[in-house]
Amino acid sequence: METIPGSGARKAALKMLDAVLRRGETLEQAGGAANGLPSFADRALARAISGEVLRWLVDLDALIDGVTAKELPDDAKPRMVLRMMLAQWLRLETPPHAIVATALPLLAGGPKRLAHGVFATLTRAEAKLPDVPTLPPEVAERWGERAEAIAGGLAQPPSLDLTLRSEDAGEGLEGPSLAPLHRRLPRGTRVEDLPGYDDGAWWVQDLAASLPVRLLGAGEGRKVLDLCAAPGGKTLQLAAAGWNVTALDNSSRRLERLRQNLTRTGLSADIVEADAMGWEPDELFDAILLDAPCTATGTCRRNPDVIHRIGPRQIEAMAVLQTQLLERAVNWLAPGGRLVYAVCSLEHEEGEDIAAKCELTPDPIVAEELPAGLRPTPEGWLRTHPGLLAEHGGMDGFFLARFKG
Ligand SMILES: C[S@@+](CC[C@H](N)C(=O)[O-])C[C@H]1O[C@@H](n2cnc3c(N)ncnc32)[C@H](O)[C@@H]1O
Repeated sequence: METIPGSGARKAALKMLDAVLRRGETLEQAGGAANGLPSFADRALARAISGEVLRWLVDLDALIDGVTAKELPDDAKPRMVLRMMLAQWLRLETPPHAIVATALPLLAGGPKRLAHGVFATLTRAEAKLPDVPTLPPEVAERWGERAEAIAGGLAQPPSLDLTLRSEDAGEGLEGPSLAPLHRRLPRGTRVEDLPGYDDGAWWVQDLAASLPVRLLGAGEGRKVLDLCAAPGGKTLQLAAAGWNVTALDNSSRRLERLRQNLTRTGLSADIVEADAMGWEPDELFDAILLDAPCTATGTCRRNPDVIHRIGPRQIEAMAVLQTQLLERAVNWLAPGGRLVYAVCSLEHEEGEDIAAKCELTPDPIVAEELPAGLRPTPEGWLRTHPGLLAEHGGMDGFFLARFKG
């Protein structure tokens, strides 16, 4: 039985961090540790603590190392508990006495005094975090000249972006619109409380994630293949834009969520559960969206685990899969049709390098098609990242390229 209020959330956060940093699980997978918590508030707290530790890991470690005589091993439990204590104090504004009461029991039978001493030293010294999280050196190197701007966008979890089924569907939603059928609401908004939730008038989708479908235009009843479709944010957009959608994915669990999304919004699509590497269509498509599986490093604001989990091995494996999927998809496009290749990755190996190898004719993206403030690259591609549209709260990282058949 839980004796100290909130200690269940801290236990779950510790398990989640362990799963991400030691076993390489995604934060979403690791979030299962919080599912058993009885209250919404506890589940949200466990996610907030683990998310803030991962977002500020390098800076939290620098604070810890600055006051310990002997460096704690990277995977030592006291280091993990101290990271959590500091994230709660410096990011979640939890009072130090409450942090001590809930964190030290996590070290039962272990070096409680050490953790207490380090935390007390840092609170007495009024330790601070920098304005912007420091990226691990290998990640900063990979992201090159964009790294500083991306880190700036990473400092806060993102706002809540909604895509509307139609402009009328936005009635009662207070927030700026950065593109047609888009609303931006403050971070932490509970979607269940918003008007239109029960009628499926909108769905949650980052502004950047809504761009691939915008580049295919109005469907007017034509046939589109949404290859790699689940859980279906882009399927919904395509159906709402008048496309006759075939939504294919190889994950039955994710397709179940796609089905639920269609039911909630009253939109429709033909669902195909198949491996795109073996499947063949009966006829060609007027448009194809390949929203390929990727390392998802572009979602680092909401999934800061990617900063620590993803490296050259995962990037290379994804690039092989993406190349194979695109090589198949190009055969299924009708003459004169359009294909959009998209990944929510910040890595050029998964974006620019794949587009450069595609055998189809490029169909360059032009600035007029994009939300104000975004520009295509000289090649006619679009590269977004969390440092863009910073004055409006940023956006996820995506790479988009369009081709014609
Ligand atoms: C980036 S996610 C798609 C997100 C989706 N388009 C959306 O907007 O909600 C990539 C998807 O590719 C699927 N996938 C991965 N490999 C696949 C394959 N060989 N055949 C079909 N689907 C695959 C995964 O199950 C995953 O749902």
